Amino acid sequence: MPADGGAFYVNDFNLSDRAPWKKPTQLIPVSEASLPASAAWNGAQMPHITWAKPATEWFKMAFRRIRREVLARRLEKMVPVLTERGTIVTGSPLRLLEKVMSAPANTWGYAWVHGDQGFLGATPELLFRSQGRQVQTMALAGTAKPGGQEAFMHDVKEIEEHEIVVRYLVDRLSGLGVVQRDLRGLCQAGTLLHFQTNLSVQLRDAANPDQLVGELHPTPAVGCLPREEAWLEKLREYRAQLKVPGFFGAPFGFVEPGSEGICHMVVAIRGISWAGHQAQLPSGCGIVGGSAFDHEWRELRLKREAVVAMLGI
Ligand SMILES: C=C(O[C@H]1C=CC=C(C(=O)O)[C@@H]1O)C(=O)O
Repeated sequence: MPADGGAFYVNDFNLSDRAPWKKPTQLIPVSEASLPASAAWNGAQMPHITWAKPATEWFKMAFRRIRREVLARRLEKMVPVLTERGTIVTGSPLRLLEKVMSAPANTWGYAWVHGDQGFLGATPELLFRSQGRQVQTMALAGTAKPGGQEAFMHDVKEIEEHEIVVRYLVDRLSGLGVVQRDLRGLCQAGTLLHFQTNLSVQLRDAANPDQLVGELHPTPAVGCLPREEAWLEKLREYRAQLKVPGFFGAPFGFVEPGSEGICHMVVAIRGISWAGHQAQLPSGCGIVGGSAFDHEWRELRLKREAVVAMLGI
């Protein structure tokens, strides 16, 4: 990480880029109002994308296999990802930066554009925010049906799915310092409602953002528990088989300019990616013992619909 900050952390889910810090030669802060002038759209219009209905077969197979491992108590949780594919018929995805700049409350906008490829979105999930030895993070997992808030608050399966992530974070962070866990709360992000638990830790020894990424990513909100190499390998296999875009679930961050080292690292979900005219819209769902296929299939759709509504695509 550059010592004087002012750099972005961009990587894929498998952290395959060994040089993930990208320091622009020029860093220009933009606001919603100044974006059109800085972005030089060159007359580009909002994109029109036609989406193809995703096929169930491969996902269903992954779902069944994961559930079998969970019921056999070899695995506690895993998050497979389904990707809807589309064609950008007219317009440019660059224009969606406007939507990212006006992302809903309780989300962080993120975007990375390189030539005719890129990804962008607005995520409700923070991997960590760090300054010196002070680190804040959150468990974000468990999703309510629209209008189902009352039932959600007492939904044993959703609570279990969430608490698995909390337990994981407390475990990992306890090795680094004294952890404070807040009470389980709610997070309304756009059209979706989740459980959210904030956690913070005062590090015993200094750790830079790269070390914190290595320590925390992937959390079981997008990965698996136990987070052992054999299960991570299985997860990577499912992701490859299901052709999940690399950005999905990956850490994406920014370290502020200056020597303070204030770093914001989010988990890149609720977004799209594109290469040329091909667009991808992924969503994931946590599989635990109580998961049923139809319920999860619907949750995956709700998550993608939230992205479609937010980006107006
Ligand atoms: C993996 C996603 O969401 C994560 C974040 C919040 C709730 C989640 C859930 O209830 O499964 C997921 O862990 C996604 O939006 O694709």
